[in-house]
Amino acid sequence: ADPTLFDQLGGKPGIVKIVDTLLPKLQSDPRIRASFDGIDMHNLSLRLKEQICVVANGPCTYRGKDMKLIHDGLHITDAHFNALVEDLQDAMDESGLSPAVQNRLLARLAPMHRDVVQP
Ligand code: HEM
Repeated sequence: ADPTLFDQLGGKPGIVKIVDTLLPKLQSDPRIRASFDGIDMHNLSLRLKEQICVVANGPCTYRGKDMKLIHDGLHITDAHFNALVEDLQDAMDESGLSPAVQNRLLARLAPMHRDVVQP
């Protein structure tokens, strides 16, 4: 059998847990928390869950805005991007996901770097 990444992440409940663990980390991480001041975190939570589900080939639809447009003007640097990835790894560790599964998700998010970190 060849499990989809969606299954390996634990399906929708697994993705919900990852994102619910991640968002408080982003809001308390001194490297990036300022970016999330005044942001609608409930919306961000829903959109991030949809997006991770979609990139993991799960049965979801992303209903958020275009990634380039939403991150435009936020002045996100490589250091910010890497901080978010570290927080995501910590969240996935707390869900007990293996490094192989974690890397599979990170590899699918990596191409978004060009839309998030803009010149
Ligand atoms: C692979 C990395 C990332 C992914 C997959 C991602 C994904 C998303 C998604 C799905 C949204 C919601 C779009 C919507 O509301 O329609 C969003 C919004 C946002 N992201 Fe990211 N993001 C990433 C990296 C970052 C980084 C590194 C930062 C800053 C440190 C950041 C800051 C924000 C902020 C502040 C918003 C809210 C913007 C607003 O509501 O006006 N993101 N992101």
